Amino acid sequence: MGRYLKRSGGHGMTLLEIDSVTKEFDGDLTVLRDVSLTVRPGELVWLRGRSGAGKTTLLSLAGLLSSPTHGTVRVDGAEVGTASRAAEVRRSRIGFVFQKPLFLPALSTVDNVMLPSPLPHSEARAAADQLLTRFDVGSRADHRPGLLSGGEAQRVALARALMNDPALVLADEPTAGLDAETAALVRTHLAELAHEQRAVVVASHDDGFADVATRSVTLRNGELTDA
Ligand SMILES: Nc1ncnc2c1ncn2[C@@H]1O[C@H](COP(=O)(O)OP(=O)(O)OP(=O)(O)O)[C@@H](O)[C@H]1O
Repeated sequence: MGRYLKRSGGHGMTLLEIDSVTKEFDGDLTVLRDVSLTVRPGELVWLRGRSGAGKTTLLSLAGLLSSPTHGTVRVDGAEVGTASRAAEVRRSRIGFVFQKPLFLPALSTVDNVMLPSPLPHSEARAAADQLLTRFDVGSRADHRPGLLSGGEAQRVALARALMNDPALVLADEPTAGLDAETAALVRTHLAELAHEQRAVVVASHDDGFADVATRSVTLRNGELTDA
């Protein structure tokens, strides 16, 4: 786990800065209205809101997967102007965890985890094995991902999200569909990532995040409010 605990704090630094963002679809559907959110290293922000409130839309803006109609999004202080710069920031600074992790079925589990790494093969393999062990799925490294249970798949997804040692981790419903015990484990793992001075944003209907989040925000009618 060593190298993942060495991240220096950068206290007070803003890792994610969403500033007065509006997101419209098709010119008429306004999903987000003048939304601002600042997340610092060490924070786990729990993003709440009813189905269709715009949580996934906000995460995709934070993850530089889409652009705001108005307003700005900065990750790690970087102004993300061009698509290629966004891709570079996404690859090097952001880890994603989704509700249903997608893996390449023809590759082994560990090869899926290594896929995003720019490291030489042997180093990437060592880092991937270390991460799989950290999340207690080391014994699944050489299995096909199609054979993983839901809880194992989500823990492999956590390993993959950490492969490039991201400063920002974005998770969309990471505990949905998991049994209570596995869901609690995933919440604990996400809290650890914040303790390592990463910035973590989790969109979830899971009230268990009340115990691990450093704060919560709620999307309602396109607007973001505290708690
Ligand atoms: N690409 C798109 N084009 C048009 N409308 C979209 C698009 N993406 C999302 N929407 C709409 O934006 C609204 C917010 O969707 P979003 O998926 O962000 O909600 P959510 O809060 O994540 O919901 P859930 O909790 O059900 O996952 C919905 O009304 C959805 O239909």
